[in-house]
Amino acid sequence: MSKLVLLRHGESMWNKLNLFTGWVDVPLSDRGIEEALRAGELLKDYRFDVIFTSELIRAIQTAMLVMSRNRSGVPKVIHEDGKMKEWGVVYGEHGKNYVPVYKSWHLNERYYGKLQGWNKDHARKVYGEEQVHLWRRSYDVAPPDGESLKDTAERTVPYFRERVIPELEKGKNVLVSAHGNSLRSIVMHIEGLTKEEVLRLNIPTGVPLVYEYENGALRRIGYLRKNGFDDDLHIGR
Ligand SMILES: O=C(O)[C@@H](CO)OP(=O)(O)O
Repeated sequence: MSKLVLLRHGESMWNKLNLFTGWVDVPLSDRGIEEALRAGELLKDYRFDVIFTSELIRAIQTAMLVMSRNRSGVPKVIHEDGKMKEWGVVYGEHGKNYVPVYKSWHLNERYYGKLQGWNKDHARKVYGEEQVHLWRRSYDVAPPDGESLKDTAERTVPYFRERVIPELEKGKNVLVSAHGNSLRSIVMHIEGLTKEEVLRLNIPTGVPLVYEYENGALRRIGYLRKNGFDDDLHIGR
């Protein structure tokens, strides 16, 4: 049986400022760093064999901070093209003790288009509460020049199926460090959520969501918190 851990990055500097972020590459805030380290503490006895992150620094930082508390091995970013692929190879004994980290834009946050950099309260004043809620949480309403959750799923779900699932099938434990909406699209797929349900799905920052994979199926264990597992997705099913 293998494990899948989905982790939304810790609070970013723009989460803190309440700005639409999307693909803007901002780092973690101090609180975000603490959240990632806390997640690392909770996961310190997990063995991770493979890590997937987006190309955005907040998700990469989160994965690295988790691994700073973990003894699975040294995380090593795998470059899939160019000189780094050729020259970055680990030879000999050390090769046994690394955990490959694959970065891909497929796991990036939903692209927020013209809203990127806007304050969320300001957007509510200009466009109204309801419209902004639809842009943020609905399945198929895209923000101006941005991606709807459906558009996001069109790149996250195939990547999840083609890159993540095969590792679980091989019996490997996998950490996926990504974003609020890119993870919502993946959880929607895993759990078979309806459009109405995904509207109410919010994934908290820095709280590992754990699944077990067996006989081709993923089973939710739940959010891993200090006092144990919380197996509720909190969408009122
Ligand atoms: O700004 C963003 O990119 C996302 C994630 O923080 O925000 P929202 O929760 O509004 O989808």
